[in-house]
Amino acid sequence: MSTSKSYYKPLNISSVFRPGLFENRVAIVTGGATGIGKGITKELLFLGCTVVIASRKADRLADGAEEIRNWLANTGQRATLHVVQCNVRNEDEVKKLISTTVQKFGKLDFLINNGGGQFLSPTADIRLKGWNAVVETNLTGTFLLCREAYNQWMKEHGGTIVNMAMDMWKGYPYMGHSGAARAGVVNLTKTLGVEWAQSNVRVNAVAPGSSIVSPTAAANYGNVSIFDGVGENIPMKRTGTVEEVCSAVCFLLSPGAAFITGETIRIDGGHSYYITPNFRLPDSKPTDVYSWQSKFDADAAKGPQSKL
Ligand SMILES: CCC/C=C/C(=O)SCCNC(=O)CCNC(=O)[C@H](O)C(C)(C)COP(=O)([O-])OP(=O)([O-])OC[C@H]1O[C@@H](n2cnc3c(N)ncnc32)[C@H](O)[C@@H]1OP(=O)([O-])[O-]
Ligand SMILES: NC(=O)C1=CN([C@@H]2O[C@H](COP(=O)(O)OP(=O)(O)OC[C@H]3O[C@@H](n4cnc5c(N)ncnc54)[C@H](OP(=O)(O)O)[C@@H]3O)[C@@H](O)[C@H]2O)C=CC1
Repeated sequence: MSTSKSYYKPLNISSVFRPGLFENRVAIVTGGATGIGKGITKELLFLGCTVVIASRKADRLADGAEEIRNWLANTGQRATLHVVQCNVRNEDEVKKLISTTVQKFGKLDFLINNGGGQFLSPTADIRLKGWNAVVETNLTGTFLLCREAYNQWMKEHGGTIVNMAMDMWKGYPYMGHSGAARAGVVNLTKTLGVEWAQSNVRVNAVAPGSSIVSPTAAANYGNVSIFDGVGENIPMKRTGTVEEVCSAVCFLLSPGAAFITGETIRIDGGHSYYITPNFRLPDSKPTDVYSWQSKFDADAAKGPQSKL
């Protein structure tokens, strides 16, 4: 990995972490071809990491990989991106994802269980098949990947895992299946953090609010205006950016988080701690935004729109 001046070229990414931080590291990012996962993949590559992205749909993976490789070439960085098709609900495919990665790259340092999702529905209307699909994707898939990463590599060599939760702290109306599954992920994260500490494996999670402006997330709900007005009820008076999730993930993967395990970081502008209407905050301006397209300035705060 180069440590040349290329790091300092003007880019559409400007990680707050030091160049080369993840050189000689190998990561798996599930759902790494779209939305938040694509952002995490880009930041890891930018910091020198070898990244394997994995999800179900070959065309999505191919499109995402092409975009990421073109972007990487333009940055002047050299890092390796590899693609593996894998449904995290399929035990055999998960086993193969881990074994392929270890065989090809000789190790596995980081696992980011980002892939997941759900559909909107009143809980009373969810069919068992739909309930199982969502729980298997978000909770069982996370369990399978953690278990295989641990048993096939991390138990003997150490490693770091970051799981994906969501803003389900007060329940999750219309996403009851996913809320329950992510609450399970938070609990599993605590358990594994304790059980695997002896192997030098740290397990943490991030919990983005329902406010991270990801184009694919909006498209999934068939409504690009799904994020409209969301910022009004958030103490920081704005939605969040994909980059604000990526940097939390990179921190948890970094040596700076060496004494943190079993933890879930909320990335929600204080939303999950805000109880309305008992006490309503006075109107205020949006807070400063962190994104790769704009610096920390007031203009950016008016409309964070991730292009990731
Ligand atoms: C908004 C801000 C917050 C954002 C948060 C995010 O997470 S953003 C990230 C957002 N990104 C994502 O969410 C992406 C990932 N999400 C997905 O791929 C799907 O939502 C999945 C998790 C259900 C997996 O799907 P799959 O490929 O295994 O499944 P399948 O299609 O074969 O369905 C299986 C069963 O589920 C049921 N069912 C499914 N859809 C609906 C519905 N609309 N309505 C009702 N029910 C529905 C149905 O029972 C169906 O079987 P049936 O009865 O028809 O025979
Ligand atoms: N955006 C937001 O506001 C929030 C998002 N989240 C969570 O963050 C994560 C990323 O979301 P976001 O980037 O916004 O949305 P996306 O829809 O872009 O991301 C979902 C990703 O997960 C992959 N995926 C879904 N199911 C599976 C599966 N069974 N096996 C492997 N991969 C799978 C998809 O790829 P493919 O279709 O190819 O399988 C896709 O790349 C998700 O877990 C999401 O639920 C949590 C809170 C808020």
